Amino acid sequence: MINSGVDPELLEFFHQLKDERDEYRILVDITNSVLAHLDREGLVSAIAQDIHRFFAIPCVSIAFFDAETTDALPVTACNWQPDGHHYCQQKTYPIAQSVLKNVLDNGQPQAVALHESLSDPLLKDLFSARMQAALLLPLTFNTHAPGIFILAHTDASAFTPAVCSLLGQIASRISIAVDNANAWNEITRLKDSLKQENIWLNEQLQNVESLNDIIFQSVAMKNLLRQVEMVATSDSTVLLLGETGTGKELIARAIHKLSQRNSHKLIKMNCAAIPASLLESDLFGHEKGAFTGATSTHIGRFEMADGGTLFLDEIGDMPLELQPKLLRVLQEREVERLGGSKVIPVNVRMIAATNRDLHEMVQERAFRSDLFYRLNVFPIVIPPLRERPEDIPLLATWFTQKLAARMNKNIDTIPTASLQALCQYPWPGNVRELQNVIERAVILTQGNTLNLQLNDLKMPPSMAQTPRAQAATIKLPPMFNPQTPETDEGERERIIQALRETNGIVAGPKGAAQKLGLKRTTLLSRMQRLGINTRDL
Ligand SMILES: Nc1ncnc2c1ncn2[C@@H]1O[C@H](COP(=O)(O)OP(=O)(O)OP(=O)(O)O)[C@@H](O)[C@H]1O
Repeated sequence: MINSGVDPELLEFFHQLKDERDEYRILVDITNSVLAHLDREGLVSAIAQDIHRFFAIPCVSIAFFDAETTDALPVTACNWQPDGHHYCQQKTYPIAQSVLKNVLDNGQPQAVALHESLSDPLLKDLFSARMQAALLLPLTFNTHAPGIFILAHTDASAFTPAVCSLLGQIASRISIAVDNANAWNEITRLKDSLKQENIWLNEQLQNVESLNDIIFQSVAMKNLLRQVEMVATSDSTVLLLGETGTGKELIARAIHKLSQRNSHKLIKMNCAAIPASLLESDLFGHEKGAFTGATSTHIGRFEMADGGTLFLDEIGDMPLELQPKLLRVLQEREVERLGGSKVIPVNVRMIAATNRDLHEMVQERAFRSDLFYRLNVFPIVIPPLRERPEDIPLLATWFTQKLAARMNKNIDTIPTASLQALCQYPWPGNVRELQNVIERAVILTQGNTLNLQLNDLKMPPSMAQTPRAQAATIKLPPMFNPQTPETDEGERERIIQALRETNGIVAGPKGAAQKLGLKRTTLLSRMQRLGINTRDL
């Protein structure tokens, strides 16, 4: 008789083999998918997708340990929604007396039945997300614990011994990836703090260079520097007003150097150079996880300037929606980082500067009046160069000597005709433009007489009046005044012309900004305001 039945032992053996093959496949799949991810959110998302696929577990989180871990742990959680999508979020949980601490101390897995009366913040959150059971698995790599793997299910009986055993094996596979993600996070944090340190060092360097470099002989500048000396020793807010390139930043640095805060930092922030979306976190800082991409805590410039001076350049470009927050910090003298709940006291002296007409902006509701009055405690108006032509020969001589020395040239003469031309030119870009013109001349000089190209000093169409005729006003020249369509046109033409001559290059020694005597950021914001783009070239 032929026996048609299969040997039950053999069948059992086949089932066992199949189970082992399936488990092996799960482990290989998960190991492969974690390899590609260094960032925490990407890593948890990849693991959560596999865990959901193989076990239908809807909530997967990892608590990460790193150098910053002291009294709280960042937990990245991915949750599945009934519509089949999943979303990830990061939250920080206190360690003291928590289930996380238990797992950490015991180094053993812990299964928890979730219910309403639990007080642990993490378990409470899982219960609020309708989870019934949680499993916490310690992760270990070499001799340390890079984190805790946390799984939660809506079905209280989901974590069977077989599932727990397989999840345990998965935990040991992902430990190395979690350790790598911690290292990556630390590198990113150090890179950020080095960047901040670099900003400060650069600013200190410029500070040392420029303190004794304020060159003047006009009565207007003498009076102005007397005011600077007087206000420097107080702690009052100073508002520096003047056209672009008149030396507002130079004066801000002098105020800081002459103040009692000079052993602390002067931190500068150009409100026009940073996109509005980044300005808030740059100024006030943010906590880790405050928004997507906030991989580490970021100290804002207010905190960096603590004990010293904060110089807000181009304050007229501060977005309206940020102005109330700035006002609050100036009034309360404390900041709250984005995504943080702690109030941090800051002791900062404020200097703000702008080349825009803040009065007019207040009337047009483009600048808040309460902030304006807060800043306008001690306004200092720096006259444009055309209103103090007696400074021009001295400045020209100073820049010639300085730049010639830097280029290893020996230039000891400036032709009288050149000096006269310099004194007659209206200098819309003020001292910066003069400096650039001299730099070009020094480069072109071969002997010891400055070779100034008088063609460089073309009268801009919007500057057809004599310098003296404009000397009575401290307002921006008409070409920079957005209220005057005719002169806007002049400014537009001049910028387009410069861009054409530089083949559209804005920055650098051959760029249009240098040619026009403007900062790169100032030129870019002017181009934006005047609607200039590559089609116009
Ligand atoms: N009186 C001065 N003596 C020597 N150098 C000066 C003087 N005034 C300005 N400069 C130089 O001119 C350049 C422009 O000055 P600064 O950046 O301070 O102008 P600004 O008014 O802040 O310009 P912006 O409004 O475009 O920010 C700098 O290189 C500065 O060192």
